[in-house]
Amino acid sequence: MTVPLIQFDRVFKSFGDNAVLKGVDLSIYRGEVTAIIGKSGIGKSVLLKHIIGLLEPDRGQILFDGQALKAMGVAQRKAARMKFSYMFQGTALFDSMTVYENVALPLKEKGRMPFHEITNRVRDKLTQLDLAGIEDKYPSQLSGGMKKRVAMARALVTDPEIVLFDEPTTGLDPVRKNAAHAMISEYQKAFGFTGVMVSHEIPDVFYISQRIAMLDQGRIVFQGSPDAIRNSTEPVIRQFIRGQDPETMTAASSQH
Ligand SMILES: Nc1ncnc2c1ncn2[C@@H]1O[C@H](COP(=O)(O)OP(=O)(O)OP(=O)(O)O)[C@@H](O)[C@H]1O
Repeated sequence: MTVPLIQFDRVFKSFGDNAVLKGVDLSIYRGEVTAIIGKSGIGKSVLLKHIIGLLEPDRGQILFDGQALKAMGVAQRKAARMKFSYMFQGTALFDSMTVYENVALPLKEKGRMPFHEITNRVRDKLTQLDLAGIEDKYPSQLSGGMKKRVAMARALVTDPEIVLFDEPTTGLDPVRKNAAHAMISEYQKAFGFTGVMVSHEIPDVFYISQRIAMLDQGRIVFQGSPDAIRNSTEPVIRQFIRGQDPETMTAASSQH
């Protein structure tokens, strides 16, 4: 059986008396895009932050390639983290840096890349994201949607193995939202990266994900393919993805 690249093994996390994760079991496989869906405030960002170690579980563990993150030595953890890139809510661009400098930063941090290659890579990413010509602007001069796309360019500029996206398309207009989804999809085909994406874009996200995981009441209540979730008969899932009241649906179907 394939070992998941990232695995949550009965993970619990509370903040004071707010129990957010209550035994999360989740498997994320190499080369797939996994979409994490669920109601607002249910704990999707909290789950994502556990993957990169911004939060630690109270109980349970997270395995990376079959090995517990907390059992790894400092160097091994660092090597594992080097494979990650992430794009979180609130784009976290550096206001004192230009767009070019923001996007180039991860390449400079990696070290030993010739100047002209950095320039080419940054230009390529900005062009792909419809941002050519704004290299010298500062984040404060950009619209919210533009900032989001700059953040995406920065997350992808190193061609990372694993990318975590927290609502990458929220606030984008429909055309740019589709473009951002298409780009994630094209990247996956080109580089086979592993993506974990928190998203409210249902059903759009089903078209670019191989696996969907739904978080509800502190647990993963569904994990499987987009087709499987579309065909699920579980009322809580149907209600969420179709926005329909299961009682109304049952009443309607019994009339036929
Ligand atoms: N660092 C923290 N300290 C205290 N509480 C926190 C912290 N981070 C998250 N929470 C709480 O955890 C819960 C889940 O928050 P989270 O941001 O993960 O939800 P979400 O599902 O991503 O929501 P949304 O879809 O609206 O972005 C909320 O009640 C939030 O207040």
